[in-house]
Amino acid sequence: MASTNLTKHALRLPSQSRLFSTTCSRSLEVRRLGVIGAGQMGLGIALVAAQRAQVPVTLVDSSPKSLEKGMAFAEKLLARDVSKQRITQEQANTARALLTPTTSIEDLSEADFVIEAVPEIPSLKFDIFSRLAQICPKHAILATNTSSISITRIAASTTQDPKDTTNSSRVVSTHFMNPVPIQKGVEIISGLQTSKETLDAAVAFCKRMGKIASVSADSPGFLANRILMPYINEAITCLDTGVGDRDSIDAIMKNGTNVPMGPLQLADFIGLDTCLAIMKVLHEETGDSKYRPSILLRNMVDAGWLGKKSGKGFYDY
Ligand SMILES: NC(=O)c1ccc[n+]([C@@H]2O[C@H](COP(=O)([O-])OP(=O)(O)OC[C@H]3O[C@@H](n4cnc5c(N)ncnc54)[C@H](O)[C@@H]3O)[C@@H](O)[C@H]2O)c1
Repeated sequence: MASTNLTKHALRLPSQSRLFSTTCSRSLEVRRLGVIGAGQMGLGIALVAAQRAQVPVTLVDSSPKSLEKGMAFAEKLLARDVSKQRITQEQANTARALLTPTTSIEDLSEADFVIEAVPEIPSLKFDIFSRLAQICPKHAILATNTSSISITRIAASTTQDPKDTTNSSRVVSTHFMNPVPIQKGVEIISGLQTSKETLDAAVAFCKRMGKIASVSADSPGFLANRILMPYINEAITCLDTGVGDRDSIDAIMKNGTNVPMGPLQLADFIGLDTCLAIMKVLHEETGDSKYRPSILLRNMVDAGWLGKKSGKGFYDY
C-alpha cells in the first residue's frame, strides 16, 4: 500500500506540467549544442558533449579571459586523457575541433539545444533566457544548470504573455554534478510550463552524453541539494555543538557509508558560500525551520573561509 502511494507521488511530481496544455514543436536530433558560461560547470559540459555525444559545441562566455582560461583547461584535460591512454591523440584532436569559443550569444542562432551555466544570479539567468527565446531556432531546447533557482521562474522570463507557452514549454533544467567529466548523475527538472517533449529530449541528450538522468520536480533544492545540503549542514552543527571533532565527523561518514569524502571535506570542495546560499533557499522558500543554516556555517562564510577556493575552510589548502 505504502509503495503504491509512493509510486503515485513520484510519478505525479515531475509530470505536473503535463496536466497543462503547452505548445511546442521540436526536432529531437541535436546537431549543434550551445553552452553559455565557460566556467567550472560550462566547460565540463561542453567538453563531455564534444567527447561523448560528439556534437559540435558553440561555447559562449561574455569574458574573453574566462573563455581563454576555459579552452586552455579543456586542452589540459584532453592531454591528460591522452597521457593516461584513456583516449587517442586523434580522439582528443576531434573533440577539440568540435569546440568553438565565442563571446557572442548571437552565435547560438543555429543551436538545437542550449545549456546555460552562468553564475547563480537570478536576474542574469532571466535576461539570458529572454534573449535565447529570440535568438535560438523555435525548435531549440533551452536548458539551465541552476543549483537552486526555480525553473518555472526562468521559463517565465522567456515570454511577455504567460498564456503563450511557445517558449516557456521548451525550458528545462539539466543539473549536472561537479566535476562534470567524472560524475555520472544529472538531475532533469521540469518547470510548470515544461512540455513532455522537452523533458524527454533533455533526458535523451544527457544519455547521449553518457550520463544517468534522475527526473525531479521544480521544488526548492530539487533532489540532489535537498538531500545533500541538510546532511552537510547537520555535520557542521555537530562540529559547532561539540558532538564530534572534524576528523571524527568526516571519518565516521567516510568509513561508515562508503563515500569518497566526509561531509566537512565535501563542503570545502563545494564552497561554503554555495552551501550557505542553498541552505538559505531551502529555509526561505519552504519556511521550514529544519533547514535553518548552521551558525558556524554563517560565521565561516562571514570570515571569508569558503573552503578549497579560498585556501581555508574546515581544512587548510
Ligand atoms: N560549481 C558547482 O559545483 C555547481 C554544481 C552544479 C551546478 N552549478 C551551477 O552551475 C552554474 C555555473 O556555475 P560555475 O561553478 O560553473 O560558475 P563559474 O563562476 O565557474 O562560471 C560562470 C561563467 O559564466 C561566465 N558569465 C558570466 N556572465 C555571463 C554572461 N552574461 N554571458 C556569458 N557568460 C557569462 C563567467 O565569465 C564564467 O566564466 C551556476 O548556476 C551554479 O549554481 C554549479
